[in-house]
Amino acid sequence: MFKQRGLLIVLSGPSGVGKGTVRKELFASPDTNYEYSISMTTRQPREGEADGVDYFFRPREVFEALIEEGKLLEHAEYVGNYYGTPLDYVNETLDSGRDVFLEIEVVGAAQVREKMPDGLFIFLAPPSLSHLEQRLVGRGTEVLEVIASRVAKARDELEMMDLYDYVVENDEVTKACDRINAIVTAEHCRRERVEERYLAMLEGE
Ligand SMILES: Nc1nc2c(ncn2[C@@H]2O[C@H](COP(=O)(O)OP(=O)(O)O)[C@@H](O)[C@H]2O)c(=O)[nH]1
Ligand SMILES: Nc1ncnc2c1ncn2[C@@H]1O[C@H](COP(=O)(O)OP(=O)(O)O)[C@@H](O)[C@H]1O
Repeated sequence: MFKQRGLLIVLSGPSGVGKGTVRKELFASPDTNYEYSISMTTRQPREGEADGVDYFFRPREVFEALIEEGKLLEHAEYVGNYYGTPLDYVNETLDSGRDVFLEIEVVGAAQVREKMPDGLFIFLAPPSLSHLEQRLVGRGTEVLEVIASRVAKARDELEMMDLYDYVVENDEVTKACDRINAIVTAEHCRRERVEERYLAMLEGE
C-alpha cells in the first residue's frame, strides 16, 4: 500500500486559462519540488522553443507508433496536433519517490484519472468566461474565429470541473501558484497521516 511513491499532480483547465503561465511561474521558483513531465507533440516548435525542453517534438508517425506500443500515459488531439505524456518518465520518477507535475488539457487529464486515480487533480478556472476570452485575445496567438470556438469549447470544458479534486481560480498568477502549492502540501500531510494511522494499527495487532 505505502511504497513511498511520489505524488502525481495534474494541472488542467480550458485553453487560455493560464495553465502554461502558472506552470512556468511554479517552476521558476527554487522551492518547487515537483518534476515537470515534458510532453510529446506533433506540432511545430515555436520560435525560442527547444526539443527536450519545452516538448519532445516528433513526427506524427513516431507519435502514432508510441500510442500503439502503449508508451504514452495519455494523449489527445488538440487543434490538429497530438499531445501526450511519456509513460516511462512518469513511472520511473514516481517510483523514485519524487512528485511529477503534468500540465495537460482536459481530455488527457480524464484519461490519467482513469489510469492513475490516486493522483491529485487540479482544475484551473478563469474568474469568468469573459476573462478567458480577454486572455485568448491578449495572447494574440489565434485569430478571432478560433478564439470564439475556443471560448465555446471552454463551456464544455468547464463542466468537467467536478471530475477534479480541487478547483483553483487563476485570478492572479502568483495567487494561483500559492494555492496550488498549499494544496500539494496539504495532500502530502494527509497521506502521511493516513500512513501513520495504518502503521499504528498494524503495530497494535
Ligand atoms: N493531453 C495533453 N495535453 C497537453 C500535453 N502537453 C500540453 N498539453 C496541452 O495542449 C494544449 C496546447 O499546448 P500548446 O501547443 O503548447 O499551446 P498553448 O499552451 O495553448 O500555448 C495546452 O492546453 C496544453 O496544456 C500533453 O502531454 N497531453
Ligand atoms: N492570472 C492571469 N491574469 C491575467 N492574464 C493571465 C493570467 N494567467 C495567464 N494570463 C494570460 O492569459 C493568456 C493565456 O495563458 P496561457 O498560459 O497561454 O494559457 P493556457 O496554457 O491555459 O492555454 C496569456 O497571454 C497569459 O499571459
